[in-house]
Amino acid sequence: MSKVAIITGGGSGLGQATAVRLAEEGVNISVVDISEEGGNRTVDMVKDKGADAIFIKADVSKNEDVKNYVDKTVSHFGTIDYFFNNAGISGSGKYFLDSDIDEIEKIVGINLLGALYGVRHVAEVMKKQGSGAIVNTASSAGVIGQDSVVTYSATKHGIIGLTKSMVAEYAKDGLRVNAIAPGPTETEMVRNFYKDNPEMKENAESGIPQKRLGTPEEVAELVTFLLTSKAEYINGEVIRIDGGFTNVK
Ligand SMILES: NC(=O)C1=CN([C@@H]2O[C@H](COP(=O)(O)OP(=O)(O)OC[C@H]3O[C@@H](n4cnc5c(N)ncnc54)[C@H](O)[C@@H]3O)[C@@H](O)[C@H]2O)C=CC1
Ligand SMILES: CC(=O)C(C)=O
Repeated sequence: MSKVAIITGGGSGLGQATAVRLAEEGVNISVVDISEEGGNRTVDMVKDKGADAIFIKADVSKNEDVKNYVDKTVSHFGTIDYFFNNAGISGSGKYFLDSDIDEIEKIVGINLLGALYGVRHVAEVMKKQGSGAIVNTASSAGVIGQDSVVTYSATKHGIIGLTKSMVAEYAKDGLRVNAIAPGPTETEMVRNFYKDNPEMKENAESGIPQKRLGTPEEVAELVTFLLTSKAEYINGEVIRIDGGFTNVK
């Protein structure tokens, strides 16, 4: 029987590339995104690979939207085997003392509360099933401190706490929960961020030992490995995928 995955932020970047990669493995996908255009595009890409997909519109910072995407996935596909808990935003790149409270609340609401709500509802289904794998998207900014992204970095450090502590509570129930920590990767989010902060692009590229940004396809390969049974004994890990960036900081 085909496996079923929920992917948040599935309409673009890392989420979209992972949807396509999982579809190549025959996995059916609930594509969750706030953007209908992006989400529907991903559904078409998954179907082109021969797997089934539905789009569910949601703002992950709203608990009722999160509960809805979980309920709709279960009623449509019957199960949730994999969860790529990935939707997120970067913020403006301002220094912390120049950030306004609305921006702080927005980043925390989407990146951290959205991820917590997702795990809260998905893990309930997985615990009842006695199995399930979750990958949470952290960031290199979740394992080291970086200027211009203080709130973002705080949310990504929080994602790592969520990951490890879920394992402490639910590994015995058949759940695996891991996190990825990508460095700067070629997606819309990063293109927009560097357009507004061009000096940060040069700093990032020169600071990466491999001297290039990552690609969404490289990240999708890692997520696919972590979600599937090939990674059966990997639990509570934070896997960095950053061209060596955080190893030489
Ligand atoms: N691109 C990069 O360099 C890195 C990205 N990340 C993380 O990867 C994740 C995915 O980012 P990318 O693919 O790069 O960005 P992206 O901007 O290409 O994709 C993010 C997707 O999330 C959706 N989204 C935004 N707010 C949402 C909300 N409230 N509810 C539902 N969906 C929402 C967007 O519509 C978009 O489709 C984020 O959590 C980001 O923080 C982590 C490290 C590096
Ligand atoms: C956007 C982001 O997380 C990085 C590491 O650039």
